[in-house]
Amino acid sequence: MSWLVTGGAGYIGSHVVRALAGEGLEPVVLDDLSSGIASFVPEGVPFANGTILDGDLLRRTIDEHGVTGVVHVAGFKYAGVSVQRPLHTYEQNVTGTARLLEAMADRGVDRIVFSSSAAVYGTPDTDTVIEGTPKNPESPYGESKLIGEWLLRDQGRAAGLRHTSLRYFNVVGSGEPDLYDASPHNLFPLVFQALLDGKTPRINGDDYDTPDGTCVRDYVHVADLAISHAVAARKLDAGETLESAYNLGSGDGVSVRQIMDAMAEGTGIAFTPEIAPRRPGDPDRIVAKGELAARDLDWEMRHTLLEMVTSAWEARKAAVPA
Ligand SMILES: O=c1ccn([C@@H]2O[C@H](COP(=O)(O)OP(=O)(O)O[C@H]3O[C@H](CO)[C@@H](O)[C@H](O)[C@H]3O)[C@@H](O)[C@H]2O)c(=O)[nH]1
Repeated sequence: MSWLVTGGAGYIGSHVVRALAGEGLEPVVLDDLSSGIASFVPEGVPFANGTILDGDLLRRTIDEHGVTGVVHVAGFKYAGVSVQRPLHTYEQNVTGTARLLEAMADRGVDRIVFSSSAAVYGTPDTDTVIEGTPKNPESPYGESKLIGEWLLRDQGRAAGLRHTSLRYFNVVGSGEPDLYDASPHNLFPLVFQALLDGKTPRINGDDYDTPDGTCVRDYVHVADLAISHAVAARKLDAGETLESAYNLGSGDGVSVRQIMDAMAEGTGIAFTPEIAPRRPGDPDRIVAKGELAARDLDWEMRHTLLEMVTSAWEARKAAVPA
C-alpha cells in the first residue's frame, strides 16, 4: 500500500512526500524533472523519472509499487506564463490529469488528492472566498485547475473515484533547509534571485484596486500545507468522505508591497522595489479562510509571515551561494 506523489520532486511535492512519510504512509515519486529537482526526493523513496502524460509509465509505477492512492501535484503552475502558453498549460494540467485518472481506473486505484488553486476563483466579488464562491478563473492556469477538479468529480460519478481537491493559496517558505522554490516566475524566488544578484526586486503594478495599489494574496507555509495532504490521504484510506474541495488559505490578505517589507526585514537587505507593469492574468485580491480545511484536515497556520520569508531565504541562499 503506497501513495504516488506526481510532481514529488518539486517544491510543494517534496514537502508532501515528507509529510506522507511522517504520517506513516509510503510515498512513491513520479516526476519528469521539468521543474523538479532529483535531490529533493528523499533517499529510500522510489522515484520514477517521467511524465504523467506517459500512461504506460503510470501503469508500471502503480503496479511495481502497489500504489493505492495518488496525491496529484504535477502540473504547470505559472499563472502569468499560462496566458502566453495556454495549449501547453492545458496539455500538462488537463490531458495529464486525464491520463493519470485513466491509469488509476485501469489499475483500480480509487483515491486521489488533487493540487488545485486559488486561481479557480479569478477575482472574487467577496473579500474572503469560501469553497462555494463562483469560479471565474482569469488565466488558462486557473481554468486548467478547475477542469482538473471537474475531471475528478466526473470520474467519481462514473467510476466511484474518491477524491478531494485542495485549493492552494500562495505557497511559500521552506520546511527543510534543503528544499526551496526554484520557480523562475513566482514572487518569493524572484525577489530572492534579484537580491542575490544585487538587483532591485520589482512590483508588477501598483494601480490595482487594493489599499496600497499592489496585489493582495494569502500566503501559506508549504510545510503546513503538506500536512493537510497527508491527513486527507489518511482519511481517504480510512474510508472517510471528504469535501470535494478545500481552500488552504489563512484568511490574511498581504500585499506585494507588504511582502517586500517582510523580505527586507527577513533578509536584512534594505531595498526600494521598482514598479514594473502589471502581469497579465493577475487578480487584485484573493484571500480565503480555510475553515473547512481546519475542521477536516488539521489545517492550521503554524508559521508567521516572517518565518515564511526567513525559512525560504535560508534555503535559497544555501542552494545558490551568493
Ligand atoms: O517579481 C515579482 C513576481 C510576482 N509579483 C506579484 O506577486 C504576486 C504573487 O505572484 P506569484 O508569486 O507569481 O503568485 P500567483 O500568481 O498569485 O500564483 C501563485 O499562487 C496561486 C494561488 O493563488 C497558485 O495557484 C499558483 O500556482 C502560484 O503561482 C502577483 O501579484 C505578482 O504579479 C511581483 O510583483 N513581482
